[in-house]
Amino acid sequence: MTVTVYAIGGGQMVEAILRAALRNKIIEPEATVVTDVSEKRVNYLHENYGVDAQTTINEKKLKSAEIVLLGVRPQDDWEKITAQIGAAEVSAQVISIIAGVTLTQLQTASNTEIAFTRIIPNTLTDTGYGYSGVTLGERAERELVTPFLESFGKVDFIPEEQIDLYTGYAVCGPNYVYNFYIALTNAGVLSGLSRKQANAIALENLKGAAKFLELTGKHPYELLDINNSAGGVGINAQHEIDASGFAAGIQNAVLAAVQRTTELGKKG
Ligand SMILES: NC(=O)C1=CN([C@@H]2O[C@H](COP(=O)(O)OP(=O)(O)OC[C@H]3O[C@@H](n4cnc5c(N)ncnc54)[C@H](O)[C@@H]3O)[C@@H](O)[C@H]2O)C=CC1
Ligand SMILES: O=C(O)[C@@H]1CCC=N1
Repeated sequence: MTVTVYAIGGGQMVEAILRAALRNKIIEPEATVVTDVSEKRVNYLHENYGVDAQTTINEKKLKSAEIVLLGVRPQDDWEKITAQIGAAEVSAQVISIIAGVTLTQLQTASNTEIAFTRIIPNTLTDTGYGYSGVTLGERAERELVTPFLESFGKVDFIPEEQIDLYTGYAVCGPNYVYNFYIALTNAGVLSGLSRKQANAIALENLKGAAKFLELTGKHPYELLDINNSAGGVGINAQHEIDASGFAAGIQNAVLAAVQRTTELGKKG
């Protein structure tokens, strides 16, 4: 089964979603339309994915789409676009990926009764990993949106009050891991390994440690116990980690991301 999609805003996140949905054959290039104000972006999307891409909204195609994907930023004119979708009286399921902007804000801007779903998607769409947080609006139809949502990641249906937390913690999640990877690989180079060795070892340990947590279901404190012999090497490293701002740094970063999500929504 495939669905027809009309995306408005064809930036990084929409591209990652469409790429995965195309690969998983939930959408077809000839039945997918993207409107973006940037001509460069429109040409890029058409040339790379074969989708119908244009700089202005085609109302006829918008009306016939089964899913409308609202993919601009909270800082862009999403209110005007939502009003246009409302005026076109679309019967589609409208899925917004705009961080911070609530279902009530969308409904108000549309000035009509639309089946909105609010999601916060993960950028790991090419990997099969990563949760999208999803809140269905009052008129949204779960069975119509789910196959599309599942084509670009795992789906977690959550209450709307959790979406900003999900944005700062789950969706920004890969950022924290990339930062840890950078810190770790630099430590390897600092201690004398080549960059190539340091990168390969860190990636292997990241994947292996994640797999071990999953396989054992144990709390990481138990796994640390296995890796730290009495008076040995690991516990000396642990002492330095405990004495640093490592944990608070990560926690503050997540709280700042959550706070910024809420701020961006309020700006609308
Ligand atoms: N990048 C990410 O990791 C994630 C992004 N999001 C959300 O996705 C949305 C897009 O983010 P990105 O793709 O990173 O931004 P981006 O800046 O790459 O994409 C936004 C696109 O919208 C276009 N645009 C701006 N105004 C427009 C208008 N009036 N009509 C049509 N197109 C217009 C821009 O030209 C640009 O290509 C944001 O709301 C963000 O909160 C959500 C989850 C993760
Ligand atoms: O940085 C951003 O604004 C987007 C939203 C969540 C993750 N990336």
